[in-house]
Amino acid sequence: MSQYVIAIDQGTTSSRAIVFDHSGNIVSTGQMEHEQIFPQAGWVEHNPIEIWDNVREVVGSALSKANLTRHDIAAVGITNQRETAVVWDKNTGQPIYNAIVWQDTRTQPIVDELARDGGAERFKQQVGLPLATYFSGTKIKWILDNVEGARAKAEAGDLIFGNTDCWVLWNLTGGVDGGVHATDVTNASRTMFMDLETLQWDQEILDAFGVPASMMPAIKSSSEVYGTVHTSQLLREVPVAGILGDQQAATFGQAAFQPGEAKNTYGTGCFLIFNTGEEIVHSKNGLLTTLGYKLGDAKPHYALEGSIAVTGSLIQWLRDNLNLISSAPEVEALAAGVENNGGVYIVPAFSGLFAPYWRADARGAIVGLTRFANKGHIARAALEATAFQTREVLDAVNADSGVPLTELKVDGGMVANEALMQFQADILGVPVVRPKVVETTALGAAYAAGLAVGFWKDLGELSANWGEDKRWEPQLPADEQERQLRLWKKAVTKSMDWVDDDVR
Ligand SMILES: Nc1ncnc2c1ncn2[C@@H]1O[C@H](COP(=O)(O)OP(=O)(O)O)[C@@H](O)[C@H]1O
Ligand SMILES: O=P(O)(O)OC[C@H](O)CO
Repeated sequence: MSQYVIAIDQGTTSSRAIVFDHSGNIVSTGQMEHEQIFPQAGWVEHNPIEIWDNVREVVGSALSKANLTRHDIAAVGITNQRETAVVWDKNTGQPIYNAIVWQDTRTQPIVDELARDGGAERFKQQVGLPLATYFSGTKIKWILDNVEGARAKAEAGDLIFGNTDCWVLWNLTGGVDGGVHATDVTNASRTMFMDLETLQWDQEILDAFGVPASMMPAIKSSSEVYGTVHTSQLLREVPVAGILGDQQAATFGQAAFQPGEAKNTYGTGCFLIFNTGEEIVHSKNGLLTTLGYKLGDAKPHYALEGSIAVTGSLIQWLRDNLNLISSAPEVEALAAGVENNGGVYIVPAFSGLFAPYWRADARGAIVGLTRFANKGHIARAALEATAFQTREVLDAVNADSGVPLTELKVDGGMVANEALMQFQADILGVPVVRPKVVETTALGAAYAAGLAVGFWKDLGELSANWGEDKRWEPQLPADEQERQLRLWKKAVTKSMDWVDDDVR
């Protein structure tokens, strides 16, 4: 019997392939970054062909590093940056435009137009999301409205849409030669088009956006066999059996299966997901209602989500735009060189503010500058921004659920930063807990795929794999915590009301 499962993690900054064994341990990894394309202020694109090439490459390197062949692999799981929209011609396999990335804000005029009739919460009851540039829907509309000939081709049934899970699945299973055009409920719940109760595309909302239903993939569960890898590829005939959007995958990989459990993933952005079980909870505090997971024919699990657009990408900005550091981990030493933030606060509202504010008119602000401030203070403020934003999201989760979380499970690239984790515990006032396997995103997708083919037998087996690596206890006195939070909130007000007719 095959002893491993492979997960493909198609993320915002890189694509990874990770091979896991039955205990959920990493056996080997392949990883490649792809180009971030910024054609104009506020626009962010990826090249879908580059992404697919990289996916094939990283699968190859993960297999070869561990000396494995397809016979060793029981199933493939896919996880992905959510919302990023790819539209391609199903007859040629060619995208008609670059992928428009979740951070991209070009569709604000479309959002404003749709909100004129019913406000930003117009579709929230059905789909759990406010109208915002973040989700796939307005991006698809933008492509249809702006790429020459696109609308006619879409109406003729030649164009299809997918988030990057769907793009990878279609290509893995053969592309123009019979590729499977499907997605899972978690990805579908990020488009603006899926009804949370029926788990089907909502025709009225598709019509309001002017998106033909024929473009949309079939909506499947998160754990079932969607198809097998095409015979032309390394993993030929291996079943593709799990798909979860990356934040839901991390929640699954953290074994947060019970209602009331939560995790926070610190990557390009930060995403706190709170499992609400089989209940659809509508937030009164700026959180999204989203699908948590659905295993085969079982009932779906729902979740509340606090999405923060900019956390790790602020560290990349210090590296790439300000040249303050030459690699992300260097931010730790720079920040450790000063005693505190020196009164400096950075509100990284590069794409407006997401949860819990949802303010498209906000833009990044550095406040509290004096002649005293130096680059160490900027580095410190950049890290602290992640912790403050997370605190505001956790407050919203606590307010919605009525039962305060007593600890926070964390994962993602930034949790390597121990000083940040301590500050996070200080600002939250609850312990922060890091698991032994921090690649929970890929692990969650592997779990979903492995469950579908019987590699793992049930959720209990997965929970038993979870192990604690490190825990940070809060140490900051309550009055100091509150003072800092007040200052942060004051800084947030300074970032708002910036975008107007002069700034677009
Ligand atoms: N030691 C560190 N301190 C702070 N941020 C870090 C550190 N190491 C990596 N990062 C940030 O973490 C992010 C990468 O995390 P990862 O989980 O791989 O992201 P994603 O899945 O979104 O591509 C980058 O944005 C990087 O700036
Ligand atoms: O690729 P990541 O880890 O930055 O995650 C992106 C999110 O899915 C966006 O909603």
